[in-house]
Amino acid sequence: MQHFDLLVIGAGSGGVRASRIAASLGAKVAVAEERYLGGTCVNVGCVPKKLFVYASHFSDLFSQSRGYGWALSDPQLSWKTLRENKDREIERLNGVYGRLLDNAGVTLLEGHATLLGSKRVMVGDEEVSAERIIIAVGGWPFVPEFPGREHVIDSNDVFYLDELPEEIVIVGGGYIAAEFAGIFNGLGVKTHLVYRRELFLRGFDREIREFMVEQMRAKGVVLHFNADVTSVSVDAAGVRNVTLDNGQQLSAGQVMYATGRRPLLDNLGLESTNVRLTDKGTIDVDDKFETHESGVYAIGDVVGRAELTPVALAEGMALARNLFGEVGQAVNYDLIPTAVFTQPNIATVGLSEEDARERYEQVAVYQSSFKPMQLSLTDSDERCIIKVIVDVASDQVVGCHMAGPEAGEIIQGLAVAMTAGATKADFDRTIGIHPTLAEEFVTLRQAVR
Ligand SMILES: Cc1cc2nc3c(=O)[nH]c(=O)nc-3n(C[C@H](O)[C@H](O)[C@H](O)COP(=O)(O)OP(=O)(O)OC[C@H]3O[C@@H](n4cnc5c(N)ncnc54)[C@H](O)[C@@H]3O)c2cc1C
Ligand SMILES: NC(=O)c1ccc[n+]([C@@H]2O[C@H](COP(=O)([O-])OP(=O)(O)OC[C@H]3O[C@@H](n4cnc5c(N)ncnc54)[C@H](O)[C@@H]3O)[C@@H](O)[C@H]2O)c1
Repeated sequence: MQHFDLLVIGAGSGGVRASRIAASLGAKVAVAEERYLGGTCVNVGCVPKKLFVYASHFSDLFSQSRGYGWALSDPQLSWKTLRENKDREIERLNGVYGRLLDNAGVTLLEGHATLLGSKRVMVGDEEVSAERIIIAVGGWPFVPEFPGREHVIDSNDVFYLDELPEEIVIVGGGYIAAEFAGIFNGLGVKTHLVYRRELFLRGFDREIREFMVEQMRAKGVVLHFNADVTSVSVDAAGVRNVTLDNGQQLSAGQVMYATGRRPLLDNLGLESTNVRLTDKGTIDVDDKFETHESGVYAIGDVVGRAELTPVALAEGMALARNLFGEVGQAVNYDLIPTAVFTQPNIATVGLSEEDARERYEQVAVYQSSFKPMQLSLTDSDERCIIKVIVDVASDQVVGCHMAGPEAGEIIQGLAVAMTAGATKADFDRTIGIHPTLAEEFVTLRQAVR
């Protein structure tokens, strides 16, 4: 039986990072993977999603280019070309991940891993043992039960559609629903987004969420809030008929559910260990990522502290270093920047205005909304909004929010400043880069409230 210092289950964002770091620190490491190298992010998440976002943005660029003097005759999308090129890029990345593991000296065990106890694991039909085990199995799309559930697709399926539908209904109000509403709309698909509550993107700054309602509606996305699906049926022509609980009927070529993800624990053998789950169904770990079973750890989406690739990477790195290098490594969950790749993009770091008002006695809000310069020669009505939230007592910047072009690229730098403890006075004495949208963050002089 092969024996390892460390066996990692899952070669996704967290698992690959943990195994490479552990191997670089001298450990004998294996990683078990049953599906695809690179996990969700590379195969059915961040990467193909962002490629689709780029593709969908061209429709705006084509129409905006006219104001700058370009004349284009009726650009057409080939979904087949986009899909095939995307597939080829993902295959390339799968190869890159394979080589990264190989070069680091990590043994790849292909197959489904099932724990047989705290130190033994069945991978496919091979039993292996390890001193320590990291569970990095990620999650899987969750679709609630309702009549006609079998007629809908989820975020795994959406990347492999044979054809682009003419009309789509997307259900959910989180990252994936909002991003795919922008993607399909930009690709020319008539797009409906159905969300059960009054306003989507819960957790983000309310003003940014309301701003996005206007922007998405202006781009043609039909938003149905306070509505949920009661049933979906399909007719002989393959058309999905969707009934909403407000009595409305929609019909579309596809219905996509983006109603969250659940930890992927099927046949993982947790019952052979003392690993325990939280109320949310995620694996319960302590601040060193150790489960209730000594020597068995968990990181990434399966722990669910923040379901983002950079968080899984940071957890994998901290854990591997703690186990095989210098102890005392911790992940900073305080200021996790994040972007939603809608059109326009949303990006944020720190507290929303609502949360800041709950936490601090006096809060100052600096903000600006304007038409981005790149749209000035176009007939686009698209605007952007930026917001800086300050704790008045300390002058500390406690939140930066933006919806506008390249928001993620801009907020990343501000996240560094905030992690370093920047005050509003630090923002004010920073020289801008002109003419950019980002410079607005350092030229906001008057608090609006
Ligand atoms: C549509 C979509 C878009 C996203 N976009 C972004 C984004 O833009 N930015 C961002 O930061 N995050 C994004 N995310 C989230 C991001 O993909 C996840 O947070 C990240 O992939 C989590 O990494 P992980 O290592 O925990 O798990 P995963 O990447 O899911 O990896 C888990 C791996 O374990 C394997 N596995 C599972 N069970 C077993 C088993 N028993 N045996 C062997 N192998 C097993 C799986 O096949 C998989 O490869 C997106 C997610 C989705 C679904
Ligand atoms: N840009 C990014 O960084 C990015 C992009 C995509 C996904 N992600 C990560 O992946 C995670 C999963 O994405 P997601 O959009 O599926 O989840 P989410 O948790 O962001 O949103 C789920 C949505 O579904 C709704 N919902 C849940 N159960 C429902 C039900 N039974 N009926 C109707 N609606 C229901 C929720 O109210 C919520 O609006 C995200 O939380 C995020 O951490 C990140």
